[in-house]
Amino acid sequence: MTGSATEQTAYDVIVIGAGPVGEVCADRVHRGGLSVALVERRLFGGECSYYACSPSKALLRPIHATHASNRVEGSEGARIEVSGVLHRRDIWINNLDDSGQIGWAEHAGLVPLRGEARITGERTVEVDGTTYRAAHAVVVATGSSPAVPNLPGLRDAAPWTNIEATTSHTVPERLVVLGGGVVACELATVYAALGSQVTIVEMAPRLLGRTEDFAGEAVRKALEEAGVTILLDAKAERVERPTPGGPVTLHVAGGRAVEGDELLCAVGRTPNSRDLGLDAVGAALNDQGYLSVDERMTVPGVRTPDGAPWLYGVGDVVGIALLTHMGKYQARACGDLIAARAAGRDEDDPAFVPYATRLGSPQVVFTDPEVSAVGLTASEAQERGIRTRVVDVPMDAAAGAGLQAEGYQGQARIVVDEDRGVIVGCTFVGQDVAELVHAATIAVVGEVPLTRLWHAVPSFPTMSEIWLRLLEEYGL
Ligand SMILES: Cc1cc2nc3c(=O)[nH]c(=O)nc-3n(C[C@H](O)[C@H](O)[C@H](O)COP(=O)(O)OP(=O)(O)OC[C@H]3O[C@@H](n4cnc5c(N)ncnc54)[C@H](O)[C@@H]3O)c2cc1C
Ligand SMILES: NC(=O)c1ccc[n+]([C@@H]2O[C@H](COP(=O)([O-])OP(=O)(O)OC[C@H]3O[C@@H](n4cnc5c(N)ncnc54)[C@H](O)[C@@H]3O)[C@@H](O)[C@H]2O)c1
Repeated sequence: MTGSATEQTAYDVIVIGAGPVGEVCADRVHRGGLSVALVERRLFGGECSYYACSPSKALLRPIHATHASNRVEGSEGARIEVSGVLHRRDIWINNLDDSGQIGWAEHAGLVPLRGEARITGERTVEVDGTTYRAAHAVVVATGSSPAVPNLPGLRDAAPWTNIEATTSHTVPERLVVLGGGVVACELATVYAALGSQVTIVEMAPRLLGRTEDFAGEAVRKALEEAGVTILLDAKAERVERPTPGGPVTLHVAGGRAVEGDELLCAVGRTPNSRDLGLDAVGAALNDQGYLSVDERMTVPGVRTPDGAPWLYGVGDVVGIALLTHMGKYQARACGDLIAARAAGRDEDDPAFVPYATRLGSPQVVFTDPEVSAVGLTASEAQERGIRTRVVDVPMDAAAGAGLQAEGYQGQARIVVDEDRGVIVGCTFVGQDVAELVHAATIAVVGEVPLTRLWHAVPSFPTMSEIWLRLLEEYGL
Protein backbone atom coordinates (compact mmCIF):
# COMPACT_ATOMS: atom_id res chain seq x y z
CA MET A 1 0.00 0.00 0.00
CA THR A 2 1.27 3.46 -0.84
CA GLY A 3 0.53 6.86 0.74
CA SER A 4 -1.35 7.63 3.95
CA ALA A 5 -4.25 10.04 3.32
CA THR A 6 -5.64 7.70 0.69
CA GLU A 7 -4.37 4.56 2.34
CA GLN A 8 -7.54 2.57 1.78
CA THR A 9 -7.83 3.48 -1.89
CA ALA A 10 -4.24 3.56 -3.16
CA TYR A 11 -2.28 0.70 -4.65
CA ASP A 12 0.98 0.51 -6.51
CA VAL A 13 -0.75 -1.02 -9.51
CA ILE A 14 -4.39 -1.40 -10.58
CA VAL A 15 -5.23 -4.14 -13.08
CA ILE A 16 -8.60 -3.78 -14.83
CA GLY A 17 -10.09 -7.13 -15.85
CA ALA A 18 -9.58 -10.41 -14.02
CA GLY A 19 -9.53 -12.78 -16.95
CA PRO A 20 -6.58 -15.15 -17.15
CA VAL A 21 -4.41 -12.36 -18.53
CA GLY A 22 -5.24 -9.78 -15.86
CA GLU A 23 -4.80 -12.40 -13.13
CA VAL A 24 -1.36 -13.41 -14.37
CA CYS A 25 -0.25 -9.81 -14.79
CA ALA A 26 -1.43 -8.89 -11.29
CA ASP A 27 0.29 -11.91 -9.79
CA ARG A 28 3.55 -11.15 -11.58
CA VAL A 29 3.48 -7.51 -10.43
CA HIS A 30 2.82 -8.62 -6.87
CA ARG A 31 5.69 -11.12 -7.00
CA GLY A 32 7.81 -8.13 -8.01
CA GLY A 33 7.06 -6.58 -4.60
CA LEU A 34 4.17 -4.23 -5.42
CA SER A 35 0.63 -3.98 -4.06
CA VAL A 36 -2.05 -4.72 -6.63
CA ALA A 37 -5.79 -4.24 -6.90
CA LEU A 38 -7.49 -6.49 -9.44
CA VAL A 39 -10.87 -5.20 -10.64
CA GLU A 40 -13.54 -7.37 -12.27
CA ARG A 41 -17.07 -6.40 -13.28
CA ARG A 42 -18.41 -9.90 -13.92
CA LEU A 43 -16.67 -13.15 -12.90
CA PHE A 44 -13.08 -13.43 -11.65
CA GLY A 45 -11.49 -15.80 -14.14
CA GLY A 46 -12.91 -13.96 -17.15
CA GLU A 47 -14.48 -15.06 -20.41
CA CYS A 48 -11.89 -17.83 -20.77
CA SER A 49 -12.79 -19.65 -17.55
CA TYR A 50 -16.58 -19.55 -17.81
CA TYR A 51 -17.67 -18.92 -21.40
CA ALA A 52 -14.78 -19.80 -23.68
CA CYS A 53 -11.72 -22.06 -23.28
CA SER A 54 -12.63 -24.08 -20.18
CA PRO A 55 -16.27 -24.97 -20.95
CA SER A 56 -15.63 -25.60 -24.65
CA LYS A 57 -12.70 -27.90 -23.92
CA ALA A 58 -14.59 -29.63 -21.10
CA LEU A 59 -17.42 -30.31 -23.56
CA LEU A 60 -15.07 -31.47 -26.31
CA ARG A 61 -12.97 -33.89 -24.29
CA PRO A 62 -15.65 -36.61 -23.84
CA ILE A 63 -16.37 -36.35 -27.56
CA HIS A 64 -12.71 -36.84 -28.42
CA ALA A 65 -12.39 -39.70 -25.92
CA THR A 66 -15.45 -41.46 -27.30
CA HIS A 67 -14.34 -41.10 -30.90
CA ALA A 68 -10.82 -42.26 -30.03
CA SER A 69 -12.12 -45.31 -28.21
CA ASN A 70 -14.37 -46.25 -31.11
CA ARG A 71 -11.45 -46.06 -33.54
CA VAL A 72 -9.49 -48.79 -31.77
CA GLU A 73 -10.34 -52.43 -32.35
CA GLY A 74 -11.32 -54.00 -29.06
CA SER A 75 -12.54 -50.80 -27.43
CA GLU A 76 -15.51 -49.91 -29.64
CA GLY A 77 -18.91 -49.11 -28.15
CA ALA A 78 -18.14 -45.92 -26.22
CA ARG A 79 -21.00 -43.43 -26.47
CA ILE A 80 -21.81 -39.86 -25.50
CA GLU A 81 -24.09 -39.39 -22.52
CA VAL A 82 -25.38 -35.83 -22.83
CA SER A 83 -26.14 -35.24 -19.15
CA GLY A 84 -22.66 -36.45 -18.17
CA VAL A 85 -21.00 -34.18 -20.71
CA LEU A 86 -22.99 -31.13 -19.52
CA HIS A 87 -22.32 -31.98 -15.88
CA ARG A 88 -18.59 -32.24 -16.55
CA ARG A 89 -18.76 -28.79 -18.17
CA ASP A 90 -20.58 -27.39 -15.12
CA ILE A 91 -17.82 -28.71 -12.86
CA TRP A 92 -15.16 -27.09 -15.02
CA ILE A 93 -16.89 -23.71 -14.86
CA ASN A 94 -17.63 -24.19 -11.16
CA ASN A 95 -21.33 -23.60 -11.86
CA LEU A 96 -20.44 -19.98 -12.71
CA ASP A 97 -19.30 -19.38 -9.12
CA ASP A 98 -16.03 -17.44 -8.94
CA SER A 99 -15.43 -17.70 -5.18
CA GLY A 100 -12.53 -20.09 -5.77
CA GLN A 101 -10.92 -17.60 -8.11
CA ILE A 102 -11.34 -14.78 -5.60
CA GLY A 103 -9.84 -17.06 -2.94
CA TRP A 104 -6.86 -17.64 -5.22
CA ALA A 105 -6.39 -13.87 -5.73
CA GLU A 106 -6.50 -13.19 -1.98
CA HIS A 107 -4.16 -16.08 -1.26
CA ALA A 108 -1.76 -14.69 -3.87
CA GLY A 109 -1.76 -11.37 -1.99
CA LEU A 110 -3.86 -9.43 -4.50
CA VAL A 111 -6.81 -7.20 -3.59
CA PRO A 112 -9.85 -8.26 -5.62
CA LEU A 113 -12.39 -5.50 -6.22
CA ARG A 114 -15.75 -6.27 -7.80
CA GLY A 115 -17.18 -3.57 -10.04
CA GLU A 116 -17.03 -1.72 -13.33
CA ALA A 117 -13.74 0.16 -13.68
CA ARG A 118 -13.17 3.36 -15.62
CA ILE A 119 -10.01 5.41 -15.96
CA THR A 120 -10.84 8.95 -14.84
CA GLY A 121 -7.43 10.60 -15.00
CA GLU A 122 -3.71 10.00 -14.74
CA ARG A 123 -3.19 6.76 -12.73
CA THR A 124 -6.74 7.13 -11.41
CA VAL A 125 -9.45 4.50 -11.69
CA GLU A 126 -13.05 4.73 -10.53
CA VAL A 127 -14.83 1.54 -9.59
CA ASP A 128 -18.58 1.94 -9.14
CA GLY A 129 -18.19 5.42 -7.64
CA THR A 130 -15.05 4.86 -5.55
CA THR A 131 -11.80 6.39 -6.75
CA TYR A 132 -8.54 4.48 -6.53
CA ARG A 133 -5.06 5.83 -7.23
CA ALA A 134 -2.21 3.80 -8.65
CA ALA A 135 1.26 4.88 -7.57
CA HIS A 136 2.93 3.29 -10.57
CA ALA A 137 0.72 1.75 -13.21
CA VAL A 138 -2.71 0.86 -14.54
CA VAL A 139 -3.03 -2.25 -16.69
CA VAL A 140 -5.96 -2.68 -19.09
CA ALA A 141 -6.76 -6.40 -19.39
CA THR A 142 -10.44 -6.09 -20.23
CA GLY A 143 -10.55 -8.77 -22.92
CA SER A 144 -13.12 -9.01 -25.68
CA SER A 145 -16.78 -9.78 -26.25
CA PRO A 146 -18.51 -11.68 -29.02
CA ALA A 147 -19.04 -9.56 -32.11
CA VAL A 148 -22.66 -9.40 -33.28
CA PRO A 149 -22.77 -7.80 -36.74
CA ASN A 150 -25.41 -5.36 -37.91
CA LEU A 151 -27.28 -7.93 -39.95
CA PRO A 152 -30.97 -7.01 -40.30
CA GLY A 153 -32.98 -8.87 -37.66
CA LEU A 154 -29.96 -10.52 -36.01
CA ARG A 155 -29.93 -8.64 -32.71
CA ASP A 156 -33.72 -8.81 -32.37
CA ALA A 157 -33.49 -12.57 -32.80
CA ALA A 158 -31.52 -12.83 -29.51
CA PRO A 159 -28.81 -15.05 -31.03
CA TRP A 160 -26.64 -17.30 -28.96
CA THR A 161 -23.01 -16.27 -28.70
CA ASN A 162 -20.23 -18.32 -27.14
CA ILE A 163 -21.71 -17.33 -23.77
CA GLU A 164 -24.97 -19.25 -24.23
CA ALA A 165 -23.42 -22.02 -26.34
CA THR A 166 -20.85 -22.90 -23.67
CA THR A 167 -23.25 -22.77 -20.72
CA SER A 168 -26.53 -24.14 -22.11
CA HIS A 169 -28.25 -26.96 -20.22
CA THR A 170 -30.29 -27.89 -23.25
CA VAL A 171 -29.33 -29.08 -26.71
CA PRO A 172 -31.30 -27.41 -29.51
CA GLU A 173 -32.74 -29.82 -32.03
CA ARG A 174 -31.47 -27.61 -34.87
CA LEU A 175 -28.56 -25.18 -34.48
CA VAL A 176 -27.58 -22.68 -37.16
CA VAL A 177 -24.01 -21.39 -36.76
CA LEU A 178 -23.09 -18.08 -38.36
CA GLY A 179 -19.34 -18.10 -39.06
CA GLY A 180 -16.88 -20.88 -39.80
CA GLY A 181 -13.86 -19.92 -37.69
CA VAL A 182 -12.48 -21.56 -34.58
CA VAL A 183 -15.45 -20.92 -32.29
CA ALA A 184 -17.89 -22.11 -34.95
CA CYS A 185 -15.99 -25.32 -35.77
CA GLU A 186 -15.36 -26.29 -32.13
CA LEU A 187 -18.94 -25.64 -31.05
CA ALA A 188 -20.39 -27.30 -34.16
CA THR A 189 -18.32 -30.37 -33.16
CA VAL A 190 -19.86 -30.22 -29.69
CA TYR A 191 -23.49 -29.77 -30.69
CA ALA A 192 -23.36 -32.29 -33.55
CA ALA A 193 -22.05 -34.88 -31.08
CA LEU A 194 -24.72 -33.96 -28.51
CA GLY A 195 -27.43 -34.58 -31.10
CA SER A 196 -28.20 -31.24 -32.76
CA GLN A 197 -28.71 -30.97 -36.47
CA VAL A 198 -26.08 -28.30 -37.18
CA THR A 199 -25.73 -25.98 -40.20
CA ILE A 200 -22.68 -23.74 -40.59
CA VAL A 201 -23.03 -20.60 -42.72
CA GLU A 202 -19.61 -19.12 -43.57
CA MET A 203 -19.08 -16.25 -45.96
CA ALA A 204 -15.51 -17.26 -46.91
CA PRO A 205 -14.78 -20.13 -49.32
CA ARG A 206 -13.37 -22.33 -46.53
CA LEU A 207 -13.49 -23.09 -42.83
CA LEU A 208 -10.75 -22.02 -40.39
CA GLY A 209 -9.52 -19.32 -42.76
CA ARG A 210 -6.36 -18.54 -40.80
CA THR A 211 -4.92 -22.06 -41.03
CA GLU A 212 -3.35 -24.01 -43.90
CA ASP A 213 -5.97 -24.92 -46.54
CA PHE A 214 -5.66 -28.65 -45.88
CA ALA A 215 -6.58 -28.10 -42.21
CA GLY A 216 -9.85 -26.33 -42.99
CA GLU A 217 -10.61 -28.96 -45.60
CA ALA A 218 -10.03 -31.88 -43.20
CA VAL A 219 -12.28 -30.28 -40.59
CA ARG A 220 -14.96 -29.59 -43.20
CA LYS A 221 -14.91 -33.23 -44.31
CA ALA A 222 -15.09 -34.53 -40.74
CA LEU A 223 -17.92 -32.19 -39.75
CA GLU A 224 -19.89 -33.24 -42.82
CA GLU A 225 -19.30 -36.89 -41.93
CA ALA A 226 -20.67 -36.06 -38.48
CA GLY A 227 -23.86 -34.81 -40.13
CA VAL A 228 -23.16 -31.05 -40.18
CA THR A 229 -24.39 -29.12 -43.22
CA ILE A 230 -21.81 -26.55 -44.34
CA LEU A 231 -22.57 -23.59 -46.59
CA LEU A 232 -19.41 -21.85 -47.79
CA ASP A 233 -19.22 -18.62 -49.79
CA ALA A 234 -22.57 -17.97 -48.15
CA LYS A 235 -23.40 -14.35 -47.45
CA ALA A 236 -25.92 -14.02 -44.64
CA GLU A 237 -28.48 -11.34 -45.48
CA ARG A 238 -31.08 -11.19 -42.73
CA VAL A 239 -32.56 -13.04 -39.79
CA GLU A 240 -36.16 -13.60 -38.80
CA ARG A 241 -37.52 -14.82 -35.49
CA PRO A 242 -41.19 -13.87 -35.35
CA THR A 243 -41.74 -15.46 -31.91
CA PRO A 244 -39.13 -14.92 -29.18
CA GLY A 245 -37.63 -18.32 -28.37
CA GLY A 246 -39.30 -19.82 -31.43
CA PRO A 247 -37.71 -21.00 -34.67
CA VAL A 248 -35.17 -18.67 -36.24
CA THR A 249 -34.49 -18.33 -39.96
CA LEU A 250 -31.23 -17.14 -41.50
CA HIS A 251 -31.59 -15.92 -45.07
CA VAL A 252 -28.52 -16.36 -47.25
CA ALA A 253 -27.75 -14.58 -50.54
CA GLY A 254 -29.11 -16.48 -53.52
CA GLY A 255 -32.50 -17.10 -51.94
CA ARG A 256 -31.56 -19.93 -49.58
CA ALA A 257 -32.97 -19.95 -46.03
CA VAL A 258 -31.80 -22.05 -43.09
CA GLU A 259 -34.09 -22.64 -40.11
CA GLY A 260 -32.99 -23.55 -36.63
CA ASP A 261 -34.16 -23.58 -33.03
CA GLU A 262 -31.16 -21.46 -32.03
CA LEU A 263 -28.75 -19.32 -34.01
CA LEU A 264 -25.16 -19.15 -32.78
CA CYS A 265 -23.28 -16.03 -33.83
CA ALA A 266 -19.56 -16.89 -34.06
CA VAL A 267 -18.04 -14.27 -36.33
CA GLY A 268 -15.17 -12.91 -34.25
CA ARG A 269 -14.62 -10.62 -31.29
CA THR A 270 -15.00 -6.97 -30.25
CA PRO A 271 -12.43 -5.53 -27.83
CA ASN A 272 -13.71 -4.29 -24.47
CA SER A 273 -12.07 -0.91 -24.93
CA ARG A 274 -15.01 1.47 -25.09
CA ASP A 275 -16.37 3.36 -22.06
CA LEU A 276 -13.10 2.83 -20.23
CA GLY A 277 -12.01 6.48 -20.32
CA LEU A 278 -9.04 5.66 -22.55
CA ASP A 279 -9.52 8.66 -24.88
CA ALA A 280 -9.41 11.12 -22.02
CA VAL A 281 -5.89 10.05 -21.02
CA GLY A 282 -4.60 10.09 -24.60
CA ALA A 283 -4.62 6.35 -25.35
CA ALA A 284 -5.23 5.44 -28.98
CA LEU A 285 -7.44 2.67 -30.33
CA ASN A 286 -6.76 1.17 -33.76
CA ASP A 287 -9.46 1.09 -36.45
CA GLN A 288 -10.92 -2.12 -35.03
CA GLY A 289 -11.06 -0.63 -31.54
CA TYR A 290 -8.09 -2.53 -30.07
CA LEU A 291 -5.91 -0.62 -27.61
CA SER A 292 -2.59 0.34 -29.23
CA VAL A 293 0.53 -0.68 -27.32
CA ASP A 294 4.23 -0.74 -28.14
CA GLU A 295 6.44 -3.85 -28.06
CA ARG A 296 6.64 -3.61 -24.24
CA MET A 297 2.83 -3.62 -23.91
CA THR A 298 3.06 0.05 -22.89
CA VAL A 299 0.47 2.50 -24.21
CA PRO A 300 2.51 5.03 -26.19
CA GLY A 301 2.31 8.72 -25.33
CA VAL A 302 0.58 8.27 -21.97
CA ARG A 303 2.98 9.53 -19.33
CA THR A 304 3.14 11.21 -15.94
CA PRO A 305 4.31 14.85 -15.78
CA ASP A 306 7.77 13.39 -14.98
CA GLY A 307 7.68 11.47 -18.27
CA ALA A 308 7.10 8.02 -16.77
CA PRO A 309 4.86 5.59 -18.69
CA TRP A 310 1.96 4.41 -16.54
CA LEU A 311 -0.66 2.77 -18.81
CA TYR A 312 -0.31 -0.77 -20.19
CA GLY A 313 -2.49 -3.17 -22.19
CA VAL A 314 -2.40 -6.97 -22.36
CA GLY A 315 -4.54 -9.83 -23.69
CA ASP A 316 -7.47 -9.76 -26.09
CA VAL A 317 -8.03 -6.01 -25.66
CA VAL A 318 -4.79 -5.27 -27.55
CA GLY A 319 -5.75 -7.66 -30.37
CA ILE A 320 -2.25 -9.02 -31.05
CA ALA A 321 -3.17 -12.69 -30.55
CA LEU A 322 -6.62 -13.61 -29.26
CA LEU A 323 -5.37 -16.60 -27.31
CA THR A 324 -5.16 -17.16 -23.58
CA HIS A 325 -1.61 -18.46 -23.56
CA MET A 326 -0.32 -15.56 -25.70
CA GLY A 327 -2.12 -13.03 -23.49
CA LYS A 328 -0.59 -14.61 -20.39
CA TYR A 329 2.83 -14.43 -22.05
CA GLN A 330 2.31 -10.69 -22.59
CA ALA A 331 1.13 -10.44 -18.98
CA ARG A 332 4.28 -12.05 -17.57
CA ALA A 333 6.52 -9.74 -19.59
CA CYS A 334 4.42 -6.68 -18.74
CA GLY A 335 4.10 -7.48 -15.02
CA ASP A 336 7.86 -7.92 -14.70
CA LEU A 337 8.50 -4.69 -16.60
CA ILE A 338 6.17 -2.72 -14.32
CA ALA A 339 7.97 -4.09 -11.25
CA ALA A 340 11.37 -3.28 -12.79
CA ARG A 341 10.34 0.25 -13.73
CA ALA A 342 8.92 0.84 -10.25
CA ALA A 343 12.19 -0.29 -8.69
CA GLY A 344 14.22 1.82 -11.12
CA ARG A 345 15.82 -1.31 -12.56
CA ASP A 346 17.11 -1.70 -16.14
CA GLU A 347 14.15 -2.02 -18.49
CA ASP A 348 16.13 -3.24 -21.49
CA ASP A 349 15.97 -6.91 -20.49
CA PRO A 350 14.71 -8.80 -23.60
CA ALA A 351 12.36 -10.73 -21.30
CA PHE A 352 10.18 -7.61 -21.16
CA VAL A 353 9.42 -7.88 -24.88
CA PRO A 354 7.07 -10.78 -25.80
CA TYR A 355 8.77 -11.02 -29.17
CA ALA A 356 7.82 -14.65 -29.96
CA THR A 357 4.41 -13.45 -31.16
CA ARG A 358 6.17 -12.04 -34.23
CA LEU A 359 7.31 -15.55 -35.12
CA GLY A 360 3.72 -16.82 -34.90
CA SER A 361 1.55 -17.90 -32.00
CA PRO A 362 0.93 -21.58 -31.36
CA GLN A 363 -2.73 -22.60 -31.47
CA VAL A 364 -4.72 -25.79 -31.13
CA VAL A 365 -8.19 -26.06 -32.64
CA PHE A 366 -9.92 -28.83 -30.69
CA THR A 367 -12.09 -30.14 -33.49
CA ASP A 368 -11.92 -33.80 -34.51
CA PRO A 369 -9.49 -33.99 -36.26
CA GLU A 370 -7.54 -31.49 -34.18
CA VAL A 371 -5.50 -28.81 -35.87
CA SER A 372 -2.33 -27.66 -34.14
CA ALA A 373 -0.09 -25.07 -35.69
CA VAL A 374 2.62 -22.53 -34.97
CA GLY A 375 4.37 -19.88 -37.01
CA LEU A 376 3.54 -18.99 -40.58
CA THR A 377 1.41 -20.84 -43.10
CA ALA A 378 3.09 -21.51 -46.45
CA SER A 379 1.29 -18.58 -48.07
CA GLU A 380 2.07 -16.21 -45.17
CA ALA A 381 5.77 -17.12 -45.45
CA GLN A 382 5.71 -16.51 -49.19
CA GLU A 383 3.94 -13.18 -48.71
CA ARG A 384 6.77 -12.15 -46.38
CA GLY A 385 9.24 -12.84 -49.17
CA ILE A 386 10.79 -15.87 -47.46
CA ARG A 387 12.35 -18.38 -49.87
CA THR A 388 10.33 -21.34 -48.66
CA ARG A 389 10.18 -25.04 -49.13
CA VAL A 390 7.02 -26.81 -48.03
CA VAL A 391 7.30 -30.41 -46.81
CA ASP A 392 4.14 -32.51 -46.41
CA VAL A 393 3.88 -35.96 -44.87
CA PRO A 394 0.75 -38.00 -44.02
CA MET A 395 0.47 -38.47 -40.27
CA ASP A 396 0.17 -42.25 -40.58
CA ALA A 397 3.77 -42.29 -41.79
CA ALA A 398 4.55 -42.36 -38.05
CA ALA A 399 3.95 -45.81 -36.53
CA GLY A 400 2.63 -44.15 -33.39
CA ALA A 401 -0.27 -42.64 -35.32
CA GLY A 402 -1.31 -46.04 -36.65
CA LEU A 403 -1.26 -47.38 -33.10
CA GLN A 404 -3.39 -44.47 -31.91
CA ALA A 405 -6.32 -45.34 -34.19
CA GLU A 406 -7.16 -47.84 -36.91
CA GLY A 407 -7.08 -46.06 -40.28
CA TYR A 408 -5.55 -42.93 -38.75
CA GLN A 409 -5.91 -39.95 -41.07
CA GLY A 410 -4.02 -36.68 -40.93
CA GLN A 411 -1.29 -34.57 -42.37
CA ALA A 412 1.82 -32.74 -41.18
CA ARG A 413 3.50 -29.80 -42.87
CA ILE A 414 6.65 -27.83 -42.17
CA VAL A 415 7.46 -24.59 -43.92
CA VAL A 416 11.22 -24.17 -44.18
CA ASP A 417 13.10 -20.91 -44.66
CA GLU A 418 15.65 -22.18 -47.15
CA ASP A 419 18.04 -19.28 -46.66
CA ARG A 420 18.33 -19.80 -42.92
CA GLY A 421 17.73 -23.57 -42.79
CA VAL A 422 15.06 -23.23 -40.07
CA ILE A 423 11.38 -24.03 -39.77
CA VAL A 424 9.14 -20.94 -39.84
CA GLY A 425 5.79 -22.73 -39.75
CA CYS A 426 4.35 -26.08 -38.82
CA THR A 427 0.83 -27.55 -38.96
CA PHE A 428 -0.49 -30.92 -37.82
CA VAL A 429 -3.97 -32.24 -38.53
CA GLY A 430 -5.29 -35.46 -37.01
CA GLN A 431 -6.47 -37.12 -33.83
CA ASP A 432 -4.41 -36.17 -30.74
CA VAL A 433 -2.05 -33.77 -32.52
CA ALA A 434 -2.52 -31.07 -29.87
CA GLU A 435 0.51 -32.15 -27.87
CA LEU A 436 2.75 -32.22 -30.95
CA VAL A 437 2.70 -28.46 -31.35
CA HIS A 438 4.98 -27.60 -28.48
CA ALA A 439 7.93 -29.36 -30.09
CA ALA A 440 7.17 -27.33 -33.19
CA THR A 441 7.01 -24.15 -31.12
CA ILE A 442 10.46 -24.87 -29.71
CA ALA A 443 11.80 -25.43 -33.23
CA VAL A 444 10.21 -22.23 -34.59
CA VAL A 445 10.86 -19.88 -31.66
CA GLY A 446 14.27 -21.40 -30.95
CA GLU A 447 15.08 -21.10 -34.68
CA VAL A 448 16.72 -24.51 -34.41
CA PRO A 449 18.69 -25.33 -37.58
CA LEU A 450 17.27 -28.39 -39.37
CA THR A 451 20.69 -30.02 -39.26
CA ARG A 452 20.56 -29.77 -35.44
CA LEU A 453 16.92 -30.81 -35.23
CA TRP A 454 17.89 -34.02 -37.01
CA HIS A 455 19.68 -35.05 -33.80
CA ALA A 456 16.51 -34.67 -31.70
CA VAL A 457 15.44 -38.31 -31.94
CA PRO A 458 11.75 -39.03 -31.32
CA SER A 459 10.84 -42.16 -29.37
CA PHE A 460 9.47 -45.26 -31.07
CA PRO A 461 6.56 -45.80 -31.53
CA THR A 462 5.13 -42.34 -30.84
CA MET A 463 3.34 -39.84 -33.06
CA SER A 464 6.39 -37.59 -32.59
CA GLU A 465 8.19 -39.79 -35.12
CA ILE A 466 6.39 -37.61 -37.65
CA TRP A 467 9.33 -35.25 -37.09
CA LEU A 468 11.71 -37.91 -38.42
CA ARG A 469 9.48 -38.48 -41.45
CA LEU A 470 9.32 -34.72 -42.15
CA LEU A 471 13.11 -34.36 -41.97
CA GLU A 472 13.61 -37.46 -44.14
CA GLU A 473 11.19 -36.06 -46.69
CA TYR A 474 13.16 -32.81 -46.60
CA GLY A 475 16.26 -34.81 -47.48
CA LEU A 476 18.10 -35.21 -44.19
C1 LIG B 1 -15.60 -20.19 -27.34
C2 LIG B 1 -14.16 -19.77 -27.17
C3 LIG B 1 -13.20 -20.74 -26.93
C4 LIG B 1 -11.87 -20.35 -26.78
N1 LIG B 1 -10.94 -21.33 -26.59
C5 LIG B 1 -9.65 -21.00 -26.44
C6 LIG B 1 -8.67 -22.00 -26.22
O1 LIG B 1 -8.96 -23.19 -26.19
N2 LIG B 1 -7.39 -21.62 -26.06
C7 LIG B 1 -7.02 -20.30 -26.11
O2 LIG B 1 -5.83 -20.01 -25.95
N3 LIG B 1 -7.93 -19.33 -26.31
C8 LIG B 1 -9.23 -19.65 -26.48
N4 LIG B 1 -10.17 -18.66 -26.65
C9 LIG B 1 -9.73 -17.26 -26.59
C10 LIG B 1 -9.64 -16.82 -25.11
O3 LIG B 1 -10.90 -17.00 -24.49
C11 LIG B 1 -9.20 -15.37 -24.96
O4 LIG B 1 -8.01 -15.17 -25.71
C12 LIG B 1 -8.95 -15.06 -23.49
O5 LIG B 1 -10.14 -15.15 -22.76
C13 LIG B 1 -8.37 -13.66 -23.33
O6 LIG B 1 -8.15 -13.42 -21.97
P1 LIG B 1 -8.27 -11.94 -21.37
O7 LIG B 1 -7.92 -12.06 -19.91
O8 LIG B 1 -7.51 -10.99 -22.21
O9 LIG B 1 -9.79 -11.55 -21.54
P2 LIG B 1 -11.14 -12.14 -20.91
O10 LIG B 1 -11.04 -13.58 -20.64
O11 LIG B 1 -12.19 -11.63 -21.84
O12 LIG B 1 -11.26 -11.40 -19.50
C14 LIG B 1 -11.39 -10.00 -19.42
C15 LIG B 1 -12.16 -9.66 -18.16
O13 LIG B 1 -12.20 -8.23 -18.03
C16 LIG B 1 -13.46 -7.88 -17.46
N5 LIG B 1 -13.73 -6.47 -17.75
C17 LIG B 1 -13.94 -5.90 -18.96
N6 LIG B 1 -14.15 -4.58 -18.82
C18 LIG B 1 -14.09 -4.31 -17.49
C19 LIG B 1 -14.23 -3.12 -16.73
N7 LIG B 1 -14.48 -1.95 -17.28
N8 LIG B 1 -14.12 -3.21 -15.38
C20 LIG B 1 -13.86 -4.40 -14.78
N9 LIG B 1 -13.71 -5.55 -15.46
C21 LIG B 1 -13.82 -5.51 -16.81
C22 LIG B 1 -14.43 -8.82 -18.15
O14 LIG B 1 -15.61 -8.96 -17.40
C23 LIG B 1 -13.61 -10.13 -18.21
O15 LIG B 1 -13.88 -10.94 -17.11
C24 LIG B 1 -11.50 -18.99 -26.84
C25 LIG B 1 -12.47 -18.01 -27.08
C26 LIG B 1 -13.78 -18.41 -27.25
C27 LIG B 1 -14.83 -17.33 -27.49
N1 LIG C 1 -8.91 -23.35 -29.54
C1 LIG C 1 -8.60 -22.07 -29.59
O1 LIG C 1 -7.46 -21.65 -29.49
C2 LIG C 1 -9.71 -21.06 -29.76
C3 LIG C 1 -11.03 -21.48 -29.72
C4 LIG C 1 -12.01 -20.54 -29.95
C5 LIG C 1 -11.68 -19.20 -30.16
N2 LIG C 1 -10.39 -18.84 -30.16
C6 LIG C 1 -10.02 -17.44 -30.45
O2 LIG C 1 -11.15 -16.62 -30.43
C7 LIG C 1 -11.14 -15.74 -31.52
C8 LIG C 1 -12.53 -15.58 -32.07
O3 LIG C 1 -12.94 -16.78 -32.76
P1 LIG C 1 -14.09 -16.72 -33.85
O4 LIG C 1 -14.27 -18.09 -34.39
O5 LIG C 1 -15.27 -16.00 -33.29
O6 LIG C 1 -13.49 -15.73 -34.93
P2 LIG C 1 -12.62 -16.03 -36.25
O7 LIG C 1 -12.13 -14.71 -36.68
O8 LIG C 1 -11.67 -17.14 -36.03
O9 LIG C 1 -13.69 -16.58 -37.30
C9 LIG C 1 -14.81 -15.82 -37.66
C10 LIG C 1 -15.36 -16.41 -38.95
O10 LIG C 1 -16.61 -15.81 -39.20
C11 LIG C 1 -16.69 -15.51 -40.58
N3 LIG C 1 -17.64 -14.40 -40.72
C12 LIG C 1 -17.49 -13.13 -40.32
N4 LIG C 1 -18.60 -12.43 -40.59
C13 LIG C 1 -19.48 -13.29 -41.17
C14 LIG C 1 -20.79 -13.16 -41.66
N5 LIG C 1 -21.45 -11.99 -41.61
N6 LIG C 1 -21.39 -14.24 -42.18
C15 LIG C 1 -20.75 -15.43 -42.23
N7 LIG C 1 -19.50 -15.61 -41.77
C16 LIG C 1 -18.87 -14.56 -41.24
C17 LIG C 1 -15.27 -15.16 -40.99
O11 LIG C 1 -15.08 -15.34 -42.38
C18 LIG C 1 -14.47 -16.15 -40.16
O12 LIG C 1 -14.27 -17.38 -40.83
C19 LIG C 1 -10.18 -16.31 -32.55
O13 LIG C 1 -9.26 -15.31 -32.92
C20 LIG C 1 -9.49 -17.43 -31.87
O14 LIG C 1 -8.09 -17.26 -31.84
C21 LIG C 1 -9.40 -19.74 -29.97
